[in-house]
Amino acid sequence: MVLRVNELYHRYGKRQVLRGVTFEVLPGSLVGVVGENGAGKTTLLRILCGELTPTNGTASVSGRLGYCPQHVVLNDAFTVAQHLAFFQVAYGLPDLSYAHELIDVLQFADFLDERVGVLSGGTRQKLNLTIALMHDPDVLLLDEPYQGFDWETYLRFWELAQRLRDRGRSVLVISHLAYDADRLDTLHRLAAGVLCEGSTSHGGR
Ligand SMILES: Nc1ncnc2c1ncn2[C@@H]1O[C@H](COP(=O)(O)OP(=O)(O)OP(=O)(O)O)[C@@H](O)[C@H]1O
Repeated sequence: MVLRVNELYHRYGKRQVLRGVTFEVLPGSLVGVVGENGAGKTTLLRILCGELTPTNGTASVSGRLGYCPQHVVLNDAFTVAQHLAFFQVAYGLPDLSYAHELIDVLQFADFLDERVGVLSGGTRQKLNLTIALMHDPDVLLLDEPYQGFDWETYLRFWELAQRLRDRGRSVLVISHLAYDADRLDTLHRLAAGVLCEGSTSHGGR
C-alpha cells in the first residue's frame, strides 16, 4: 500500500465537503477520482499532500510524493532552466537527466531558456508536471494535469502515466470528467462528500 486514506472528513466553516472518505492506492496503479465542480476533489488532494489538515480522519503516504496542483506555481521572472536548477537543489537530485527525459517526452526542450512569464498555458502546465515528476516519486498526485494540453500532448501524458505505473509507481489523477476511465485501473467517484467505486475497475493495461 502506498497511500491509505481512512474516514477523512473536512469542512470549511459550516460547509461540510468530505464526509468519511476511505480508500487505498496500491503500488503500480493508475487511479482516478472524478466528481462535479465543487465536489471536494482539490480539497482531498490538498489533504493528501499535507497542505491542508483534515477536520477528522487520517491519510498516510509511504515513499516519495509528487504533487501537481491545479494552478501552476511558477515564477514568471525565471526561465524553465532556472526552475529546474531550483528544484534540483530542493529535491537533492545529483543531476537533471530524468528531468530532461521528461521534457523530451512532453516536447518543450525548445523553451529551456525562455522566461516562464512568456510561455503558453499548455507549456507552463508541462513545466508544472515536470517539476512534480522530476524526483521520480512513488506516488504522484495530479489535479486536472492535462488542462491546456493539445491532443498529442494529452496522449503523451497518458503514455507517461502508464510507463510510470509499469515501473511500480502509483498515479492518482483527479478530474471533473470521467472520459479517461478506460485508461485507469480504478475509478472512484466523489459525490456528496463520499467516495464510491465507479463503474470502471478493469486493470486498464
Ligand atoms: N479555502 C476554502 N475556504 C472555503 N471554502 C472552500 C475553500 N476551498 C474550497 N472550498 C469550497 O469547498 C468545496 C469543494 O471545493 P474543491 O475545490 O475541493 O472542489 P473540486 O471538486 O476540486 O472542484 P472543481 O472541479 O471545480 O475544481 C467548494 O464548495 C468550495 O467552494
